[in-house]
Amino acid sequence: MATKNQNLSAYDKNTIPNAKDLRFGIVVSEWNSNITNNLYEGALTTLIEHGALADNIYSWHVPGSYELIYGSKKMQEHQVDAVIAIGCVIQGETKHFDFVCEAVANGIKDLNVMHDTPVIFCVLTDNAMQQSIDRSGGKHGNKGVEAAVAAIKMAVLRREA
Ligand SMILES: Nc1c(NC[C@H](O)[C@H](O)[C@H](O)CO)[nH]c(=O)[nH]c1=O
Ligand SMILES: CC(=O)[C@@H](O)COP(=O)(O)O
Repeated sequence: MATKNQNLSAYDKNTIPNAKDLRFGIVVSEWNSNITNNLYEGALTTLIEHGALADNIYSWHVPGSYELIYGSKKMQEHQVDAVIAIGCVIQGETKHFDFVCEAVANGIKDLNVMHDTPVIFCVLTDNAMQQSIDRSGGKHGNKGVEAAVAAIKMAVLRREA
């Protein structure tokens, strides 16, 4: 089901484990910061809503989505239970969009494979700014909320697996 037909912020709050004992890292791209700041606020608010302590949430900023790979790798070294990588890549005039999106998706996938700390892919890859607005607190919800829920679930799975 495409995002167009669902809300990224809609979930059953009663199904989410308490996050009070969990530590999270959030790495945020500065490109399209009007969007990534909203994604970050959505993720941060959701983690705290489900019991995470502010002192247990570590946030870093990186220049662009491509740097989310390195930033997330370094965050994995900081004894966190899950990392959320936040970015917004928007199609420009050239093929650079394709290369950045593929590199970031594959790089974060590789981090999940090579290391034992889950990295959540909270990177919008949109055709235009309006699509990003719609998915960062607009009509389709906030992907940062979705990412925080995934981070809590994966952190718990990591501890229990
Ligand atoms: N065009 C976008 C970029 N481009 C920058 C790259 O992510 C990277 O920082 C640069 O190539 C230097 O390594 N980044 C985004 O996050 N969003 C874009 O739309
Ligand atoms: C994803 C990008 O790097 C892109 O927004 C840059 O724009 P352009 O392709 O016009 O250089």
